[in-house]
Amino acid sequence: MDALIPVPRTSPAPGAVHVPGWLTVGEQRELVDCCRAWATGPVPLRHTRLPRGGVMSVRTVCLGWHWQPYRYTRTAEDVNGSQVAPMPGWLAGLGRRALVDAYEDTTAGEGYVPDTALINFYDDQARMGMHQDKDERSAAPVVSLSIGDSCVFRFGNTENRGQPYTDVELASGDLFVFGGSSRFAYHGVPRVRPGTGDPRTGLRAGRLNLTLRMTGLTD
Ligand SMILES: O=C(O)CCC(=O)C(=O)O
Ligand SMILES: [Fe+2]
Repeated sequence: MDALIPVPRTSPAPGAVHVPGWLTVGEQRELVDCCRAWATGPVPLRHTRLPRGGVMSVRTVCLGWHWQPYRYTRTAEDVNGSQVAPMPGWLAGLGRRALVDAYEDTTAGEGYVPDTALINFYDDQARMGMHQDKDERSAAPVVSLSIGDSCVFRFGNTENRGQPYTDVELASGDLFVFGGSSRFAYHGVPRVRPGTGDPRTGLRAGRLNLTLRMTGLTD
């Protein structure tokens, strides 16, 4: 929802930047349409299975590379064996624009070629525990885009899952970037706020989050 009073940008830690309202409603709607198509396959949206037998409460579909705990592959052996859909060039370009805007530096996107996107769908009950994004062999920043219901995004430190951390409210259209000395910080989503999304995005319920990353992997 467009804030009556704009939410200011913040930096909870060096290299980590929250830019509220970065995506227009039109851009969010286009991303929602794309995510709907990606969710159907070739590898469908699924609850990721964890090594000890549990499943994640979020549902995920990947582009470029398929992520499963705790590695990237081109084919989704844990789902249906298919090769994941390619990472579109325009989405990588959006990632470069995100870095320029988040770091307020026209050169910040140079050399940034995200080759994977993890698209997470959260229903009212879904959560994500504190973790590091560390299966990439690149220290390039992670670009995170949120659409739909707001959530509490907990952004912590690089040492452990606990304090110190900062709770950031991520709303529809918000950008969050973590790079530099925050690239391997623990983070998670302790709660989603049902009914807070903007129906104009085309997402009637739940929350979508896209993270763009450079894997540093080659075939
Ligand atoms: O949903 C979010 O905002 C964070 C997602 C995340 O941390 C991940 O996919 O690794
Ligand atoms: Fe993450």
